[in-house]
Amino acid sequence: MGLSNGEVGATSHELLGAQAQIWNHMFQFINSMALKCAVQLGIPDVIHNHGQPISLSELIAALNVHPSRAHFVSRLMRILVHSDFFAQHHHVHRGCDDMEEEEAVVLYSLTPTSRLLLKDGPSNTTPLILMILDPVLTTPFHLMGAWLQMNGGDDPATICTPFKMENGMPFWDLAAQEPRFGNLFDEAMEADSKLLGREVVEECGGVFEGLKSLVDVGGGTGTMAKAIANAFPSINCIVFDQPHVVANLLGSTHNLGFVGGDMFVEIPPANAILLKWILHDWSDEESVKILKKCREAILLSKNDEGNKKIIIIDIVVGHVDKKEKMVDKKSIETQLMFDMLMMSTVTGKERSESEWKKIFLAAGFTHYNITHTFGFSEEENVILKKCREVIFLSKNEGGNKKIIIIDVVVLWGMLITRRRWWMRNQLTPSSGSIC
Ligand SMILES: C[S@@+](CC[C@H](N)C(=O)[O-])C[C@H]1O[C@@H](n2cnc3c(N)ncnc32)[C@H](O)[C@@H]1O
Ligand SMILES: O=c1cc(-c2ccc(O)cc2)oc2c(O)c(O)ccc12
Repeated sequence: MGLSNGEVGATSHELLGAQAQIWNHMFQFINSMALKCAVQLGIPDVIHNHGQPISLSELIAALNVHPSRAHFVSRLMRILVHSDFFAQHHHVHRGCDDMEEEEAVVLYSLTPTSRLLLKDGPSNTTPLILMILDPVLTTPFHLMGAWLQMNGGDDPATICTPFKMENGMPFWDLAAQEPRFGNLFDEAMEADSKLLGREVVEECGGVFEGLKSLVDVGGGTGTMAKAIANAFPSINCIVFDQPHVVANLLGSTHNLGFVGGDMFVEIPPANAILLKWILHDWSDEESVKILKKCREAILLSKNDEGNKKIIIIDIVVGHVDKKEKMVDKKSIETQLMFDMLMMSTVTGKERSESEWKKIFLAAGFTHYNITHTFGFSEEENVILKKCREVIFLSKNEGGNKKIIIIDVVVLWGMLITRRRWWMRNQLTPSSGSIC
């Protein structure tokens, strides 16, 4: 039906559809906050500890909810069930007496996604949720418009981010100076590394074979390096991070140590450098500087087998699955949200393959190979894992120098439960090279 209000071309059906999209978009933060609330109340743990599907009254009794607010819990649960964080069942309760009325009781249980929110679970992502949804990170997003209209200048040393506008200092300075935020960030990254450490060692273990030494640059409190050191006792692993991050940390095994320093100045020599969630924090110019320091570090190291490489765990934006010839929309959206997070908080960005290639070349490398893993695509509502590898080889150094980029996107739980099936049935590695 045409419109009488002068809008050209849009039917009222289209108009209402457009409005529905706007509503859905503008309310998205409510999904995030409902999730944060569930995590703060510890709802997943309460359901898990109950040992069987839990009724609303049992849930309310177990939560520290004020009795005057108890009736709101079912509304919180309703939206979380809708988002597949919890499953809802109806149990018909029959009294023993035929005369008693039947009563339908709502029961809640965990889903694969909420299993990732269990505090004592092997893959607890709660710290990530609490970090990403902390006001320190969410408030700068309100300044994005004003920030875009400001003169940014040309000097990278004085670069301002919405985060700096709000907090008066860059991200890494606040993490160093404010223990509450610093710990929140470290715990979030530890949670991420706990999950990824196991995955990388199990699924990409070949990458570490033949190495004698590895430095995890910007390795935080060492969770990832610990996983590698435990799985490969013959690799001497060093966690290299800012001095305040590694102060007082001790290696738990003979082959793990901690070194404080600045990756823009000097990186300890090793056969392999690991950069997990590092280069996306920095601009192209800064990333090239870091990669050059990494190159110096691997060139200085000794290894008779010539097995030297740089291993990057980061996002590759817009990966097109060659077999399915499609880009998964939800996956891309997550990558682009990560990119906005980098734009708001630090000087970095998420990069497409061609953007990665550019900085690899600028840093003096000539080959690469990417393994796309931990990404997801939606197919019959099942989240699947994809794998592809890109290795960067530096020909003119003679050795076998590789950069592996592992595409990492969220929804870890689904990936884990489905991974082996996918690996067995679908894995078709492909590689790119730029000699
Ligand atoms: C996003 S976190 C990644 C931590 C870890 N790689 C992980 O994935 O869990 C970035 C890390 O880089 C470290 N970092 C920042 N600037 C640094 C510098 N100039 N030299 C060494 N490390 C630095 C931070 O302290 C932080 O631990
Ligand atoms: O460098 C990062 C990385 C993250 C991050 C990594 C893995 C996840 O599963 C979630 C988040 O988050 C960051 C962040 O929130 C920030 O403000 C700066 C840097 C990073």
